[in-house]
Amino acid sequence: MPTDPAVVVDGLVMRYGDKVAVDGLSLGVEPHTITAVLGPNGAGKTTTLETCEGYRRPQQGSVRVLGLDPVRDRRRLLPRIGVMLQGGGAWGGVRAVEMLRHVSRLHAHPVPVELLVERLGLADCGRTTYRRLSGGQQQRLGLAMAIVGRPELVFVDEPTAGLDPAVRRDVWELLEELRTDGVTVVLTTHYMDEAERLADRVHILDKGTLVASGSPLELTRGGSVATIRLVVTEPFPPESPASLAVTLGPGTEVTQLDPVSLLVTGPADASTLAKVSRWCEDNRVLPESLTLGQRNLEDVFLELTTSAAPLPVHGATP
Ligand SMILES: Nc1ncnc2c1ncn2[C@@H]1O[C@H](COP(=O)(O)OP(=O)(O)OP(=O)(O)O)[C@@H](O)[C@H]1O
Repeated sequence: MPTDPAVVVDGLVMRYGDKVAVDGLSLGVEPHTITAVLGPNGAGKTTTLETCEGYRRPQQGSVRVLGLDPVRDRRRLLPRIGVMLQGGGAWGGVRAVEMLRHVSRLHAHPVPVELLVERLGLADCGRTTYRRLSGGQQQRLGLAMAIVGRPELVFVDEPTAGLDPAVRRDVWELLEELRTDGVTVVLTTHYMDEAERLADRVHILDKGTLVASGSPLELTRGGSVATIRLVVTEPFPPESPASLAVTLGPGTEVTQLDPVSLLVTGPADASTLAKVSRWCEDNRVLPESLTLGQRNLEDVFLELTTSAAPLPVHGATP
């Protein structure tokens, strides 16, 4: 039997003055999954999440969360969702564990505070006031506050920003456990490895619109697309992608990922590798690395979005 989506965003438009932050966005989130909302800075991720959380009213279009209107049905929705805001959401002068205890008392069946403190490595800083916690500790406390009430759905905005690699992995495991327990997780992240590892489904936003949706495997075509990645020491001249594409001939596509990186998709074999190397020599370009690999989520993201305008530039041959 088909289940109702946990979140439905339909034709959402959000503006700040003249600035259109979300531009007719429609997307869905399946229950009991981890969904990652990706996009470059300013793509509209936080605005969309804040609208789903009921902090902003849709200016056009609609949003439903667990079948409810996040603004009109706020009282019914709040006990069922958890929210981890970018930038904490705790009072500066309150001690970490006190803050968590306070939030836990707002819920009928909270997770024991000691368990979360232990699990998120907050024991050492439990008596420290929020404003004196390190950025990583504030992040972890924010996550603890979001999940202490055993929500059905949790929104987490950049949950591992600024965390060290070991704590990042702990947070990943925790989010995976939440999914195993049937919780729906919606997260934003700038880390493509995080999305690739955690997400069942990825929505990529750019300039307030949806540019791609799918599982990481679907978006990368199962890693079956061979690539050659050329990284150079000095930024490429603007004509480089087109020039390299002409050199490589039909069947290859050249995409500029950032000022010093080009991605070649197509037949990634010894002959193509030799041609790329010769092109570098002919164009007096010094490679820092030239590697064969598979197209990953970061490649797809950089191809589809405009984070470092005017990139990406495509130089495709017919
Ligand atoms: N309170 C605000 N007032 C005016 N403009 C805003 C406000 N909040 C966001 N914006 C603008 O709206 C656009 C979308 O911002 P938003 O924070 O939703 O993007 P984002 O994808 O979450 O970005 P980031 O990855 O940097 O957090 C940006 O251009 C931003 O400058």
